[in-house]
Amino acid sequence: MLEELFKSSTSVLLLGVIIGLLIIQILLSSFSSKEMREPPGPRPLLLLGNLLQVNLKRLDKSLFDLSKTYGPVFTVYFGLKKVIVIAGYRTVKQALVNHAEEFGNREVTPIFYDFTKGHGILFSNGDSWKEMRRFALSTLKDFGMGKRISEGKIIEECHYLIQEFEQHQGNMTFNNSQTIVYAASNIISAIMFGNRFEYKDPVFQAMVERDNESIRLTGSASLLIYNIVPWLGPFLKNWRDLMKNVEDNKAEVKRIIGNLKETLNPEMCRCFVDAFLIHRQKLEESEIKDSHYHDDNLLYSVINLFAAGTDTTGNTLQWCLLYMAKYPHIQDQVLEELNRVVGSRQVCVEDRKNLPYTDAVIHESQRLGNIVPMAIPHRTSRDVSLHGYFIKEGTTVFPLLTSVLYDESEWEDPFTFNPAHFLDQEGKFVKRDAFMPFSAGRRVCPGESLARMEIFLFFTSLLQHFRFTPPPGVSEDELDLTPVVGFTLSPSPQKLCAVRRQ
Ligand code: HEM
Repeated sequence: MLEELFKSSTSVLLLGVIIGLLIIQILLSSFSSKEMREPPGPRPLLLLGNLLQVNLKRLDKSLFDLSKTYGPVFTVYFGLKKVIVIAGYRTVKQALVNHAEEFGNREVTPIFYDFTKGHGILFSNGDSWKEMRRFALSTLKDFGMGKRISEGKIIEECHYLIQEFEQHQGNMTFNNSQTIVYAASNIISAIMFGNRFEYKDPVFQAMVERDNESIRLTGSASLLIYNIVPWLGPFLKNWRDLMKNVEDNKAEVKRIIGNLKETLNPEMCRCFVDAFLIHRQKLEESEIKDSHYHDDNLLYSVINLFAAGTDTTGNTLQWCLLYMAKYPHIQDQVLEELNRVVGSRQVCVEDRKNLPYTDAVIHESQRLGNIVPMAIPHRTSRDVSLHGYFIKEGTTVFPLLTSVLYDESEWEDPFTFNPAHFLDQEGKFVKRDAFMPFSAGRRVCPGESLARMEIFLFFTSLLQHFRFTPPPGVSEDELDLTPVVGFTLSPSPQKLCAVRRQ
């Protein structure tokens, strides 16, 4: 009897253990299958992937729309190329900041490789990237990024810009976009090469124009196709034009670097190029031979910083002025604040904290202008799980900045120009976490503080002198906010009036 009872209780126990183990296994397997789930996405077609479901002419918008169906982490196939799109402020931040290492590599697409052959800062990875980025950040700091030296240079450039605008007084209306880009370019030129250029200098104009065109071409549909089918390159006119631009700019920058090398004096460091060469000399003196400080890294870092520092800042300023002409009541409030706080003296960086409305207008212009809509493609450096989805090492990732800057759960009025996004009830400036035009994490823009200083000083100095309006016969409503789509989004070319203020 006892034996029977023992036997039956043992079998119950055994059964219990088996059921328990089974439950644990089911739980574990369901957990791990959840962990290992691939991000969802629209069903791809054979060979084409999802190419027919996205609008290559406005890819960021198309992907933003898809995120509403597939959620914040989803898969899109460009042909056979798999890309994971990350959308919405919270998820983008979680990926780029909380998983900074895993999401911190750059995807060097065929076109990016054509640009800089894996050297420089923008389109490189590994130790070389780390060293070049660190060197660029510290040299930009030495040359006054966020400090008075840059402030002085920018203020000097503001005077040239204002003079240039004044020359158009008789004419009143002009397409001011190029002049603004030249002014922005002169700041990074001064840091890179130790001097500014005359706006009329044809060599300078050609360099800026080539960069500008290259950025537009890089975002064109045919070059997106080139990235999927690289052997098509020589058959595509856009690719051939782009390669010509790249080669011409390389030759020009090599020439400038050559001149600086000839006149190098280690006792007097004039610019970024000097700092690089002097650093290399020191390494060579200490018998360190195979460092990352070789000619290719010098050439391509300079090309990267020049291009990244020219178009972006100039572009943002163009958006700021276009919004002012479009929304005159907002411009009036900026002018009133500037008059009240600064009057007619030269504005300086210190004034920013006393100009909350102006600061909010600049931030709102950057938010709505959204000039780098998909950041620059990233690549995972190891396997990672995000939102319960598995993403394999080496996967291309698009951090969709459009979906951050227009995130409906972060912004009260995401698609409207509304400076109140950055103001509290009392009109004080408020920082917003979802303001991420410079991206975030390991690849965050290293030029952010320089760009912010430039935009603030150029914008306020221009508004101290001019009121911006549509040209005669054009209403504010008719000013076109549709962007020209390239790798960045810039305002459509159109005329504005810069009317001298009394
Ligand atoms: C309004 C102006 C600017 C905006 C909105 C902007 C935005 C960005 C964005 C979104 C990225 C990509 C980050 C990522 O991959 O996640 C980036 C990268 C970069 N930016 Fe800027 N940028 C601006 C101005 C500048 C300036 C003035 C410089 C030069 C001093 C600069 C130099 C760079 C470089 C070198 C990178 C590549 C960083 C890396 O790959 O490690 N940018 N920028």
